[in-house]
Amino acid sequence: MTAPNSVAEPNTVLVVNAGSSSLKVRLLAGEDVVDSLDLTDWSGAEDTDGLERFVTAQSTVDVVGHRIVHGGARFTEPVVLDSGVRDAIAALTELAPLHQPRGVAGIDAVWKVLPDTPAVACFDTAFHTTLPAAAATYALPREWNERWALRRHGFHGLSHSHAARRTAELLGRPLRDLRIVTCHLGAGASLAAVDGGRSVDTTMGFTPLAGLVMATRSGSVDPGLVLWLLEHSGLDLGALTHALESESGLLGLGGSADMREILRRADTGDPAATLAFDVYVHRLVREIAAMTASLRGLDALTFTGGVGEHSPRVRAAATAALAHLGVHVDDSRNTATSDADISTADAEVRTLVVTAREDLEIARHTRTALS
Ligand SMILES: Nc1ncnc2c1ncn2[C@@H]1O[C@H](COP(=O)(O)OP(=O)(O)O)[C@@H](O)[C@H]1O
Ligand SMILES: CC(=O)OP(=O)(O)O
Ligand SMILES: [Mg+2]
Repeated sequence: MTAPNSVAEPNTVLVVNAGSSSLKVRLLAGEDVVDSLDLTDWSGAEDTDGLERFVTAQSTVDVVGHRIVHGGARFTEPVVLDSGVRDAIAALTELAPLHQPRGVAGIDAVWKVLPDTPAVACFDTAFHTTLPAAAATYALPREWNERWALRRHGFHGLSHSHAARRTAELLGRPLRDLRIVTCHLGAGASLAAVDGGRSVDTTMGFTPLAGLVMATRSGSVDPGLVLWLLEHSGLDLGALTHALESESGLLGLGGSADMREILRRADTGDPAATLAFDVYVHRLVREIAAMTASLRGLDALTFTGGVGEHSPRVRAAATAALAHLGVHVDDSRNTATSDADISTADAEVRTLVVTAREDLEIARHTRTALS
């Protein structure tokens, strides 16, 4: 694996987005999706036949763009892949155990089929390198922060940055004038406070385990609770990690990782599912308000990701609790499932739905990195 020279006007981009619960592959010609592959419950390296077949079937791939969740302290912008970069990405596995191995599996599988096609890694963390020190710094011993490069990295940056740009387009206002809270609610979930196009705060941290309640992740818990469990629960580090990453969140509280199933069960009066929904929304509301504090105000609130795009009930429940900030959603507009302004006509703060298009963001960065 060696880094290639630049490619003249790379038009056809193969985008590989390996998330914690899914694999989304898009072949883009310009901004048009000409072919796609979606796998839910994709397990990564043991399961690359489908991806390899899809890539083999494409007659034209000029360049490849991969979503990589963790860039660590080293990768703060898109980087052309070679074997050294690939290994450095793999070395960050401990910091994102649900994601990093899948990202590397995607790189390896595509490289096997297209060994001579240039590829670029685009990082979820890159968008958040603009966090001010006050937002990025943990109140830990200073020497630790320095020695281990501990800081809040934040994730879902490719989605937050697309959602913010698209919000400005839909509102017909310059991005530089807007304070936007973008809510990426998928299997993983995070918020970003985007001020004039720059991320100034976010709910995830050193790892994608922090912040909101997620499909299977706990989100933030008291660090003292984790220490207490380590001492008293009888669980070893591996078991505790697995519980917090894969057995908590909506699944742990309500018995399903899928918000649709949580809502179905809640509607039949299932108290566990009802509590799971209530905790999810409580944390979402609280963190949206926290992001508006970091922005010193709010112009637009944007929902994206599987839950954000497709659950009017989550949006209605969250926004109903934010009326004091000027957020007001129109019930009939709230049925939207793709790019739309769903606010009431006179709402001070605009509320929007934006389809998550990490693929467009990755394609843009990939073309730029290679031209
Ligand atoms: N109609 C819907 N109502 C509520 N949740 C939905 C709906 N459709 C999809 N979802 C949720 O979206 C989640 C997947 O989001 P998505 O952003 O596609 O995932 P990923 O994080 O893997 O990219 C699933 O957990 C599912 O519960
Ligand atoms: C960073 C992260 O949580 O990603 P996903 O939502 O794809 O799991
Ligand atoms: Mg996702």
